[in-house]
Amino acid sequence: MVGLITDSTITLVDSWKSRIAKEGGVANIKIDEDMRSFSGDVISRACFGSNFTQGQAIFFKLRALQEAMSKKCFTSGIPGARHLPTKNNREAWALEKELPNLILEVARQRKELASHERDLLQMVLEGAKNSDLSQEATDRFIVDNCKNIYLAGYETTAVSAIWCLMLLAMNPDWQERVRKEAVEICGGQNPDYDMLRKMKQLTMVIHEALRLYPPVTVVSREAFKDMRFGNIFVPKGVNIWTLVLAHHTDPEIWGPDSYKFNPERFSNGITGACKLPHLYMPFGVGPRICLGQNLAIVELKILLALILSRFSFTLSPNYVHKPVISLVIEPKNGVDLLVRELCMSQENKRK
Ligand code: HEM
Repeated sequence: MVGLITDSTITLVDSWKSRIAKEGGVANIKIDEDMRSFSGDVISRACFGSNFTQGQAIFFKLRALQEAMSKKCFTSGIPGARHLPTKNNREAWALEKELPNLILEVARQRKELASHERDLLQMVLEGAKNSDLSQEATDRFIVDNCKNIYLAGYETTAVSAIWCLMLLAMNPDWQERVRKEAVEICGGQNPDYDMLRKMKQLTMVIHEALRLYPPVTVVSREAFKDMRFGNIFVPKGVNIWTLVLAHHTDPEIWGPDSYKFNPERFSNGITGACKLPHLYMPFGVGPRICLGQNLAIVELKILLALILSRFSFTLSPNYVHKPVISLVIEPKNGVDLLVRELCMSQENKRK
């Protein structure tokens, strides 16, 4: 998937270049929407392959549904509010009705093709075919898996990219270090998988960004039977929430600089970074650990390597630091960067 991720990144890089040219050499860019478009573009291509345009239309609607659902959450304290025909509820109901048909139509077209590609939709369809579910359950399996992949992989990757760029803008020494590494390893070319594996400094920055701003702040599990944790009794059916953010910033685990951006702590990997490495869990833990973690890391590496080797950036005076927890941790007012294009001679000097 390196090629398709690179294509999506180049689209973003080109749009930044033309904005910089239009704004006279320095552009003030609110990066949030760009990162969301990038992430949505990658996940649509990875999931729907050659049905990408239809996939993108489906994902736009899923996003609208996600937004409508998160607004619904605010009224969930009022008994019966979710059944009221408010504008927001009507919008969500219409989308919930429309989406399965759109997804199943793409699946139907795919089944008619003689040769198959290896995208995520194909894997979901094969999973459905190899089960002995009823037709109704098979359809639900296909629709739910497409929804899951999108909801799990879209916002999480986008906010991770936003926080990585914000932290690199705030820490010019690290920005320069990672840029130097990317330029040295890629030598002016687009990165391939081997080059990505060699980018150690970049990996350290991503680990540190995911430590301080883990998009998913809570990992939850339900007790299937009565259990005991030390002297705490957990009855069957109770949900246990592991507070990822608390573990990731605990000075007892990470040392006195636990709230500081210090990617150096990962220079000997995760095990070298803290006393209890299993408590570093941006992608969760155990058998239900994130299925898309490798894809997400590759996405972040390609995106950051290409941005860093083409642009330099600082935080704009418009930026106000206000992380909030909604579905994920995100900057309440977005992140504004002042972005300049690097000329090739500057990059070569760095080499
Ligand atoms: C930086 C980006 C991402 C972060 C931080 C992240 C984080 C997580 C977390 C914390 C979980 C719950 C794990 C647990 O309960 O132990 C999860 C589950 C999952 N993620 Fe991700 N994720 C990211 C990107 C992606 C991408 C790109 C995809 C797919 C293309 C994806 C697909 C999934 C799926 C399918 C699950 C459910 C796994 C299961 O229940 O068995 N994620 N993710």
